[in-house]
Amino acid sequence: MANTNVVPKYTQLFINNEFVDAVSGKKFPTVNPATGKVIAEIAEGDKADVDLAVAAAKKAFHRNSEWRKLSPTQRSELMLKLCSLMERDKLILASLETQDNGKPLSNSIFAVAAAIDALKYYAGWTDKFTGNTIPAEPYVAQTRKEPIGVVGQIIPWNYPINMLAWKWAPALCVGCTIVMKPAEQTPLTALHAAALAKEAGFPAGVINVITGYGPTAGAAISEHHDIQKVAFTGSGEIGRIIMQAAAKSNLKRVTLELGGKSPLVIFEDVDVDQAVSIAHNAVFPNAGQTCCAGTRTYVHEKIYDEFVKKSVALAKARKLGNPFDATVEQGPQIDEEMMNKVLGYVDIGVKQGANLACGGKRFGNEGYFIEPTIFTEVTENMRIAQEEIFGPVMSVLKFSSLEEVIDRANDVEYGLAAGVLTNDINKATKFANI
Ligand SMILES: NC(=O)C1=CN([C@@H]2O[C@H](COP(=O)(O)OP(=O)(O)OC[C@H]3O[C@@H](n4cnc5c(N)ncnc54)[C@H](OP(=O)(O)O)[C@@H]3O)[C@@H](O)[C@H]2O)C=CC1
Ligand SMILES: CCCCCC/C=C/C(=O)O
Repeated sequence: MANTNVVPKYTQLFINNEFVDAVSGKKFPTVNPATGKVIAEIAEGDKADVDLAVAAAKKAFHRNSEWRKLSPTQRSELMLKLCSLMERDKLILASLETQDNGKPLSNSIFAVAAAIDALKYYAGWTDKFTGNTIPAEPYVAQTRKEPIGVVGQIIPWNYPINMLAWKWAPALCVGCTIVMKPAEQTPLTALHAAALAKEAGFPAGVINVITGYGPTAGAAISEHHDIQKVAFTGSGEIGRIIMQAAAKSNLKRVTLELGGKSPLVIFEDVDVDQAVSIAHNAVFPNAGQTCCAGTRTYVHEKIYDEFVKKSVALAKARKLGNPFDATVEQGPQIDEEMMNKVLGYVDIGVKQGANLACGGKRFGNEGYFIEPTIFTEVTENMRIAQEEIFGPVMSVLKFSSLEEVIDRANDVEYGLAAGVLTNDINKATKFANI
């Protein structure tokens, strides 16, 4: 079992394979959301540090650099070596993740394993990128895929080590170099992973990690003229800012993975107990802080009452508390601000006429926990049915026909994910295709 008291070894910026203080000398606290206590003081990078990191990453990408001269197989070997070191340190990484993010330790152990799997997957792709030969008579045209250069990566706090792996792995696979900014709330696993990358043998400058705040360090990345691409996961609001910054600077490429308000539609032919369990697990894991959570639970009128009764019982039985306790299923929200934002949505739901079937309150008085919450009698005109709450809140809506629920499920600004539960393959296919 992981040592619950792992003390973070790395708290500085990681630039050019060295841990260094921020140019400004500033630091910021990273807080354990289960206790509200400071875990460590972390270097607060800003534009000056991003400039240094980008210069290192640019140098590492130079055509004559050690990194560029590696064959695809050698890049793969480095990635696999990093995987072995993450495997060696998996309990350290998991402990740091749980301290920083608050998710139960078993979830963090699973998350580290999933991050390693993602890196391994991309390690297998390094030598499989081919171009095309295009008949363009009397000529023959050829395309060739090349690494784009220095990539900026800005990630959120909900799955820190996974977000890191999902962004590092494809970039390293094709031979790019990286300047990453982790979320201010969860810098610890990124810094530990950076140390492992150095130990694995990645050349200096290939991976750089700038801890700090979005409007300073994050903005410096998205505005930078020597960054060729920025990959971002987080809110739609910041996604828009990043796209604008990319357009105003050097028209760098942008990929955005943003929020959601995903429907889970449950038809009357299902096993209700199974549906209750699936719907519960579509919302409550990670304290509801998942972009693709199925938070709009559409239930057919014939099973609605039974579904609600059983869902409320399951939600009430969910165990909250110290995420290092192996019996705990749900940790805290990421910080006080998010806790208050979620509680604010509970108030809005009540004021707009939804029925608060269970939960809705802060749990305990230490840390930032919220009771698993279920609203019933929800309708699409309510804000809790339209806006991403990012907390342990399920909204249950009643429906009576396939045609009706397709329109209602699509009646939202977001379009990230959707789920359907039925034993009728025709219904499932029709729903999925529209
Ligand atoms: N799709 C997803 O997986 C996620 C969605 N969200 C949604 O976003 C909401 C708010 O969460 P929040 O943490 O504030 O998410 P943000 O979108 O603000 O943060 C995500 C990342 O972007 C950085 N950032 C913030 N401002 C800028 C900027 N101006 N330029 C560049 N980077 C910036 C953040 O830095 P910093 O750490 O300093 O804030 C963080 O690293 C949540 O309630 C949820 O609805 C949140 C997290 C993940
Ligand atoms: C440990 C793997 C968890 C996968 C969760 C996917 C969610 C992504 C997101 O919220 O952006």
